Amino acid sequence: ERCGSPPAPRRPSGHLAGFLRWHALGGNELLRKWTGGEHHADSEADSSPTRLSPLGEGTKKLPQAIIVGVKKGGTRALLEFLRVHPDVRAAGAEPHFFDRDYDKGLRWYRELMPKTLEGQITMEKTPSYFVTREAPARIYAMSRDTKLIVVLGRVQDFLGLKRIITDKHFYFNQTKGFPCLKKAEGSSKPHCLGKTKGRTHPNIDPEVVRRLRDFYRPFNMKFYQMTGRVFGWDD
Ligand SMILES: Nc1ncnc2c1ncn2[C@@H]1O[C@H](COP(=O)(O)OS(=O)(=O)O)[C@@H](OP(=O)(O)O)[C@H]1O
Repeated sequence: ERCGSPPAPRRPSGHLAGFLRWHALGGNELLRKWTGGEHHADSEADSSPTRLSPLGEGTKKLPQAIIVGVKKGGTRALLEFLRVHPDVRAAGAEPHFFDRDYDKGLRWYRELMPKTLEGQITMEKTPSYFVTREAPARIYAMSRDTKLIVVLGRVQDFLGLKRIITDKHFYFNQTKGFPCLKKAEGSSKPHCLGKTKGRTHPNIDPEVVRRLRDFYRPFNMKFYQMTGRVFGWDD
């Protein structure tokens, strides 16, 4: 959770949420690159309590959409900001089902989900799924319709949600150095992500930055080709 790998050059401003629909057993090259990886202890839960539907009504369902990565890509920010939407309900902590606790079974996994009413989307985020070789096939075995999200661009359309969450929901918090919510879900108070998010970073030797950019350039180019979009990560 805390040590995303490998280190990638950072974008200077806040990450926007985005998506890719991954066909778990299809030919998607990214999926084939998922490598093995163990993961322990999700300690983000303090900043993201599990929230229930109003009056605790509804039923627990397996997620229809999962944020699978990437680590340190702003996955927590995406989930916290997305759950402001009345049609989105999300597990608070990272379930780590498809990488760590798969043996516990789908019933166990479903219990971790919040209750939802008809029409609401159940979501979770566990970015280590992206680096877990078995995760794509396991998710596919649960449901071939699960939407898989990687933080990149816009996400509300992908999930079939009305575009309700806009910049009006946010303010820029100078101390934090990031956008924060004016009101968290089910609360009237402003909400920034916890201390483990938006940390200050050391200055990196320009030579190291250059080498990292050189290393990632061919992968970025391939990715731009795949998605038909230029993300400008090479500047
Ligand atoms: N609005 C907002 N507030 C706080 N932090 C934000 C925000 N948007 C993006 N980020 C960036 O998210 C980085 C953490 O990403 P993840 O949540 O995916 O991390 S993790 O892999 O689950 O540990 C985190 O990285 P660090 O700065 O290294 O902590 C932030 O740069």
